Amino acid sequence: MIDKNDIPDRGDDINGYEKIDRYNPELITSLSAHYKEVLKQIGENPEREGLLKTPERVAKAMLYLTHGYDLDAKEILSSALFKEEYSQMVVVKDIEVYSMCEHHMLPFFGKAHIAYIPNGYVVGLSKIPRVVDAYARRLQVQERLTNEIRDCIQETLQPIGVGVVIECRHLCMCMRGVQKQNSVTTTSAFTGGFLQEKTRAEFLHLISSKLS
Ligand SMILES: Nc1nc2c(ncn2[C@@H]2O[C@H](COP(=O)(O)OP(=O)(O)OP(=O)(O)O)[C@@H](O)[C@H]2O)c(=O)[nH]1
Ligand SMILES: [Zn+2]
Repeated sequence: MIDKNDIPDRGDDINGYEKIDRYNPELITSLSAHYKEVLKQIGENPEREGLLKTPERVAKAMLYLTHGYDLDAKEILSSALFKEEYSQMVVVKDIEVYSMCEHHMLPFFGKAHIAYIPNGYVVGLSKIPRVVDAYARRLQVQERLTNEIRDCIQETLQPIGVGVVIECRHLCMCMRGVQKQNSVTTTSAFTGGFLQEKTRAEFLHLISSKLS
C-alpha cells in the first residue's frame, strides 16, 4: 500500500517541475533549436521556405499550451469569493477544455461541467473556467485534471459539495494507436453533498438538459 503522505504534492521534485520564464526570448531560441532538430529527425528539411519559422512557432505554441503551470488556481478562486446566502446548486456547464496528454503530448479536448453547493460564499462565475484552464493547460491525464479541479474548489471555497464531470476526445486515441475516432472519455469527481445519489442525479440531469 502506498501511503498518501509519501506522495509529494504536484509541483514538488517528483515531477521535476521548475518555474520557468516562458516569455524569455532565450528560452524561445533554445526551444526552437530543439524543434529544428526534431524536424530534421523526422525526415524534413528545416531550411525549406515553409518551415523556416516553424521551430519558433512551435516553441511559442508549446509554451502557450502549457502556461497553466504559471497559474495558481487557488489564488484565482480566492480572488473572487462573495458572501451570499444562496444555498442551491450552482452549475457551470459546457466549459471548453483543451489539454495535452502527458503520454504522447497530443491534445485532448472536450467539455467540463462543474457544480457546487455554496456554504455562505459564492465564487465569481468566470473563475470556474479559469480554474479549469489553470489545470488543463499542462501535461495531464484526464483523471488527474478532474480531481485537481474538484480539490481546488473544495479546499478554497469550502462549499457543501463539488461535482466535476469532464468529457474529452483524446487525439492519441484518434490519430494514432487504437485509432478510435469517436470514443469519448468521461471522468467525474465529487465531494460532500454530491456523494449522495439524489444530489448527483440533479447535477447530471442539469448538465444533460439543453438551453432552448
Ligand atoms: N487513464 C488515462 N490514460 C490516458 C490518458 N491519455 C492517454 N492515455 C493512455 O495512456 C496509455 C499509454 O499507454 P502505453 O502502452 O504506455 O503507450 P502506447 O504504446 O502509445 O499506447 P497506445 O495508445 O495503446 O498505442 C494509452 O493507453 C493511452 O490511451 C488519460 O488522460 N487518462
Ligand atoms: Zn496520449
